[in-house]
Amino acid sequence: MATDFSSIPILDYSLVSDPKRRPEFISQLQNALINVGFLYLANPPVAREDIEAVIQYAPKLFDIPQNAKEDIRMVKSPHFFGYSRFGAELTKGSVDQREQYDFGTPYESIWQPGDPEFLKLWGPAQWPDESLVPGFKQAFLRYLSQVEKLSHEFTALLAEALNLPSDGLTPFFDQGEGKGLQHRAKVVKYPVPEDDTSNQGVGPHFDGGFLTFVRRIQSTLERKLFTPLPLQLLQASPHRGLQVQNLAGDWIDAPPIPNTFVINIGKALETVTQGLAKATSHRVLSPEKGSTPRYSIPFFQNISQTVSIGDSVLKLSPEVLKLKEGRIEGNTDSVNFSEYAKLPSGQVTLIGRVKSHPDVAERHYPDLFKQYFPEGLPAQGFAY
Ligand SMILES: O=C(O)CCC(=O)C(=O)O
Ligand SMILES: [Fe+2]
Repeated sequence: MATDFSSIPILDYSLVSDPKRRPEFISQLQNALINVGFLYLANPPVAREDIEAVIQYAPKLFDIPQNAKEDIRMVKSPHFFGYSRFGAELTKGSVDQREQYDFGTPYESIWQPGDPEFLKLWGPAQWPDESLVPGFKQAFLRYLSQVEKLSHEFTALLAEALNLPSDGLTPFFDQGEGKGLQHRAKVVKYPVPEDDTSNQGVGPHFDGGFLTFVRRIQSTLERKLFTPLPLQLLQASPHRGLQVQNLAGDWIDAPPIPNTFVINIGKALETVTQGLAKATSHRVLSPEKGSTPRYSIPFFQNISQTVSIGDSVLKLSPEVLKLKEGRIEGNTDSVNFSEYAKLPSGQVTLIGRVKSHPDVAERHYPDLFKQYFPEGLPAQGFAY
C-alpha cells in the first residue's frame, strides 16, 4: 500500500450503481480517504445543465456593480453569509487574493435568546439583486440541493469504506428535535495578480466539517472543454491552482478536470475516525500572468452543531485501523480546526468564522470578538 501520494486519485461514480464494480469503488475510496484525503469524483449525479448554469453565472456575479456587492456584504449577516471583498482575509499571515460570496442551503434560524450562540450561525443567506443576475438564486439552489443529496450518498459510501454499516455516520447529521441541517457554499474568484508580490489565492489550511465538494473552473478553458471526454484527457489543463500537501510536505497539483468534483476530508471527519480519514492541507495559487481569473464553487457539508466530536469518536475495527500503519507521519503547513477534540462542532465552526471575518464577529458576536481580538478590529481576518 502506498504511504504517500504524488497525484490525486480519480474515482468514477458510475461504478457505484454497477454491482460488479462497486467493491472496486469502495476500495479506491478507502485508499483515497486514508492515504490522500482528496479525490476527484467523475460522473457525479448532478445534472449537467445545472452545473453548466452555475459555471456560466460565476463570472457574472463578480461583474455586478461594486455597490450592489456591498449591499449584501457579510457584515450585515449574523450567519456569515454574503459578499467579501478582495483581500479581506489572511491565511498564515499573508493576504488571500480572492473575492467571494458565501451562500447557504435554505434555513430559518432556530436560535432564541438563551440558546448557545453557535445556533445563530445558521439562517437565511443574502442573495444579489435578482435583476442584476436574473435566475441565479434559483439555479444555485437547484444545484445545491443536488450536491447536498450527493454529499449524503457519499457519506454512506464512506461509512462502507470504513467497514461501518452504511448508516454508521448518520448520527452526525442529526441536529436533534427533528431539525434539519444547513450547508454552506461559496462562489470564489481568484483574479490574475496585478504584480509579482504574491501568488497566494488562499494560503495553506484544513477545511472543517466532514466533506467539501468543489466544482473548480478555469473559466475559458473549461468552457471549451465542457464536453464529455475520456478521463485521461480531462487531466489536460496546463493551469496550476489548487495544490494539496502530501505527508512529505510536498505540494501536489490538482488541476481542474471537467465533469468532476474535487472532494476533500474535513477536520471533523478526521477527528471522529481517530485520524484514519485524513484532512489534507491545501492551498490555491493565483492564476499566472497572462491567463484568466479562476473561479471555484466549494460546498461545505456541515454536521450537527450540537454534536461533540471528541465524545463521538467512532469504534473502528482493528483491521481498518491497521490500514493507517503504513502511513508516514505528516508534515503539513496547516493547523486550524484543532478544537474539534473538545468543543461542540457548532462552536468550532463559529470560532473559525470569527477568526476569518472579525468585522462580522464585532457586530454580531461581541463577546467572542473580544476574546479573539482583544486589541480591536484588525484590517483583515485570519484563518489562523
Ligand atoms: O478555490 C478552491 O479551489 C479551494 C478553496 C478552499 O480551499 C476553501 O475555500 O476552503
Ligand atoms: Fe479549503
